[in-house]
Amino acid sequence: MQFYGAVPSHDLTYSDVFLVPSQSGIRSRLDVSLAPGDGTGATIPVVSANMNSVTGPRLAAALARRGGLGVLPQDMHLQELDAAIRWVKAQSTRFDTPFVFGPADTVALALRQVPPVAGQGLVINDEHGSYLGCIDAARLATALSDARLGDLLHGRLTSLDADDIEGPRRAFDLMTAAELDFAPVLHHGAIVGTLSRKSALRSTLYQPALDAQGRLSVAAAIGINGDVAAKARALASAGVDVLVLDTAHGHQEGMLRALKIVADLDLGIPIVAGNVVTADAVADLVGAGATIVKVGVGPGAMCTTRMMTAVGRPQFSAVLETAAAARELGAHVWADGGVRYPRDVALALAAGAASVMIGSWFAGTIEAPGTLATDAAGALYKESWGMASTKAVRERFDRLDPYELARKTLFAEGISSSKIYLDPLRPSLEDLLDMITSGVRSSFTYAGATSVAEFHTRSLVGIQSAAGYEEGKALPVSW
Ligand SMILES: NC(=O)C1=CN([C@@H]2O[C@H](COP(=O)(O)OP(=O)(O)OC[C@H]3O[C@@H](n4cnc5c(N)ncnc54)[C@H](OP(=O)(O)O)[C@@H]3O)[C@@H](O)[C@H]2O)C=CC1
Ligand SMILES: Nc1nc2c(ncn2[C@@H]2O[C@H](COP(=O)(O)O)[C@@H](O)[C@H]2O)c(=O)[nH]1
Ligand SMILES: [K+]
Repeated sequence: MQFYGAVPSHDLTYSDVFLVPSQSGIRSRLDVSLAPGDGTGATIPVVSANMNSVTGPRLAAALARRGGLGVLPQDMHLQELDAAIRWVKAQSTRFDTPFVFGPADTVALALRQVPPVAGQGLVINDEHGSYLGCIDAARLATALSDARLGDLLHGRLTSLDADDIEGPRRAFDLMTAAELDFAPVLHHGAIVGTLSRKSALRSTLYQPALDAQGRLSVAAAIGINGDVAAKARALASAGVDVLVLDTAHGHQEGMLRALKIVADLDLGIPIVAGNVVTADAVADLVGAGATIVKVGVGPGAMCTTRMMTAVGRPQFSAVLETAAAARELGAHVWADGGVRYPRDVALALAAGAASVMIGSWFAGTIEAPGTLATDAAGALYKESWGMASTKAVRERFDRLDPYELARKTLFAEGISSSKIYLDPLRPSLEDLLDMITSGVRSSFTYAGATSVAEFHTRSLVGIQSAAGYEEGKALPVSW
């Protein structure tokens, strides 16, 4: 990456900078590879944050199916993590994971999971797990909230037979011919997944992130305290593909100790450690065994660290410096936090990140762990909170005695409650991935780059005023 004009003497964040187009020989945005090349097997440079409100098994599976990587949070109990990893591994790599309900469940219950939008639907199984039928989610909009789902099953929705679908293009064509937005996929009468026309289309554009056995990939985080070796071994035996060691201040001896212990286990999987913002920290973490360094102190949407402590660093400069240091050492950087638009992902990659970690933005999606709520104006949202918030600290340390717990909660560095609204046009994670990857593919072609590595070297970055940033926004209402 090069600066367009003078190299700045102060630190910058994403809004401070822009990408300058340069001469390009690339004929199509589809001629671009977004694979991060960081040893994780991901095919798009998107990682979901290890936050309780962001990454659960469903979001991790949906993200891996499109080539990204979900990081399950360290606050899940080990048994729960084990079950979540195995669940992700059991999901289809070709078809969407169904939302399954029983015939006695009500419409109100279903609407807490699935909004009444095109392309979504419910699978109804009996108490033995046998398939009874399917309901297009749009149907929920006009049904009474106390109606039983079983009573909405008359007139079975057309299903697809897995044997008839030799490829995603075929699935798309079959659904278009049958005028279906959503369909269950059956194999010998058993449900193996669902498809929307959009998801069939996506399968022609994305490549899933897979492990050596062809199953969806998934990452998990652990903290730096307790028996880190036992936790790391347990996650590896459950099949985790990437291990993340995560603490607020990643450049501390406790982290280096924990990292060495995990690296010495030789688990044969990439080890990510963070969070840090300097080249010195990268050298120490890579020296202790990290192959990927997680970068970002204070940019997160739920994060109050900068206001509480003044500590952190504007994220674009933090990524630029640490990615250069990591590259020298044969390691990689994930840019973690502060991403609100596809442009931020493009800028993090331009600064040298292999992948970009997104939290709060993904908390407002159908696949995120929380239940859907509706505000007074009828807009759908999910709750989110910081992992260092009073709420998270209370839940994390719920087994401590009240005195110790009270001491811990004094040091909160995150907000405990926020509403993250679902984008009515993009309510699912996959809709956001479409938006991010199409934006970033286009960024690559403006820079004349066909790969993440080429984008690192070819990007030309300018510095803009607040007015320059404002000018870039669209104007939905006249001025
Ligand atoms: N990226 C960011 O800007 C930040 C992210 N977070 C996220 O919040 C979550 C919780 O993090 P964390 O607070 O580390 O988890 P914990 O509360 O589990 O703390 C882990 C350990 O680190 C110690 N610790 C915490 N902060 C510091 C510090 N500034 N200097 C030295 N030691 C420290 C704690 O000790 P003690 O409590 O006794 O001090 C504890 O022993 C993580 O997911 C983390 O990534 C949190 C803050 C900033
Ligand atoms: N200082 C804090 N940082 C937090 C907290 N919870 C999460 N995080 C960090 O934010 C990113 C995600 O950023 P986002 O802008 O995409 O939401 C996450 O990966 C953590 O590094 C917190 O309570 N305090
Ligand atoms: K912040």
